[in-house]
Amino acid sequence: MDIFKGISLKLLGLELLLERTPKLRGKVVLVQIVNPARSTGKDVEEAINEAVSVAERINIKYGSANYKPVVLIDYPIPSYEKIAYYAASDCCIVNAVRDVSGRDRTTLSEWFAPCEKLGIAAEHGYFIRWNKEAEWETSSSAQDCEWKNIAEPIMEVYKETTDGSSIETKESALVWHYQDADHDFGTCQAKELVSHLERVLANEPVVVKRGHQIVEVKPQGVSKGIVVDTVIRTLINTENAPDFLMCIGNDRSDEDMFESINKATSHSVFPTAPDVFACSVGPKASKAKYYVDGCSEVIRLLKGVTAISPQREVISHSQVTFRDILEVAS
Ligand SMILES: O=P(O)(O)OC[C@H]1O[C@H](O[C@H]2O[C@H](CO)[C@@H](O)[C@H](O)[C@H]2O)[C@H](O)[C@@H](O)[C@@H]1O
Repeated sequence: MDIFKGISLKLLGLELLLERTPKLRGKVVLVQIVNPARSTGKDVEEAINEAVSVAERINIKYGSANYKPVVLIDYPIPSYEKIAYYAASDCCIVNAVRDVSGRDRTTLSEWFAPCEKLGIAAEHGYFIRWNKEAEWETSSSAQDCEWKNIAEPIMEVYKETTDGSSIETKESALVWHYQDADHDFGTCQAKELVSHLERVLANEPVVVKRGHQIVEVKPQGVSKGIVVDTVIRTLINTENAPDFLMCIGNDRSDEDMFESINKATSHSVFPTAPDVFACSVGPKASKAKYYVDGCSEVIRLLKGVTAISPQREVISHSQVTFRDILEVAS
């Protein structure tokens, strides 16, 4: 519970809905999970009292022996129980969804063209667009691309000597891909390329990183972790602090996001501690607490959180939690 969340306003919205749409009475239920208040004081106390009294009023006005339009959960419940609520609901109120990717902005704009409200961070956050209508914003501190003249000829040599490899030129970065090369040879070449590039680029404002079958040179001060930090701080500053944070990634570069989320949580930057589901794809060493087995599980997991599901199942903790959600969705 914090005073900026507008919980009472949400309840008043439900009251208006039930007042104007009688056919929804007996059908719509708002489950409001009120996280325990992290601060105390008159304002917080008033916010709690107001929410409780509005909820009671709605339940008296529109409820019956078998129907309670508002369920206020004002005590701590475990994360898996919250996930079960999200999974079982027809609709979750989500205040921000972001795609944070290493890919270029043209590709991402095309892929996500139908998603009007989706915020996108392209090229590891070098470009950010807050929704489809907004302009792309660029980190002005990282626009020196002279280093490409040093890095590109070296990557060319590795491309020529490694069958199946290729170079991708992005606006802010250069990437050597070896997905289609012999796996073992490609991996050896990648290690060698990293140390070669690190040596020659030591004085340039860039970093050399391994990713999934790639070696990438990108500007310093640009990472998915910094983007996640920016998004979290923006949400908090605009009084939209999240109470549920889900972050999923499969690439090494996604570890920066998990690290940022872990830091933000342990440094208590949120007004109310959110539930955090950091999830890597594939069982591997990761800063994420959870994992799913593959991309198809990610899709099912997202469906489990967002889709309509009439089933209400008892969901148990740990990795099984995700499996259970996936089953609820399937
Ligand atoms: O942050 P992501 O959305 O996971 O992007 C990371 C990199 O994605 C792309 O490379 C990956 O896909 C290629 C096939 O499309 C594959 O060949 C490669 O092995 C993968 O790493 C993209 O081309 C890179 O620029 C991104 O950094």
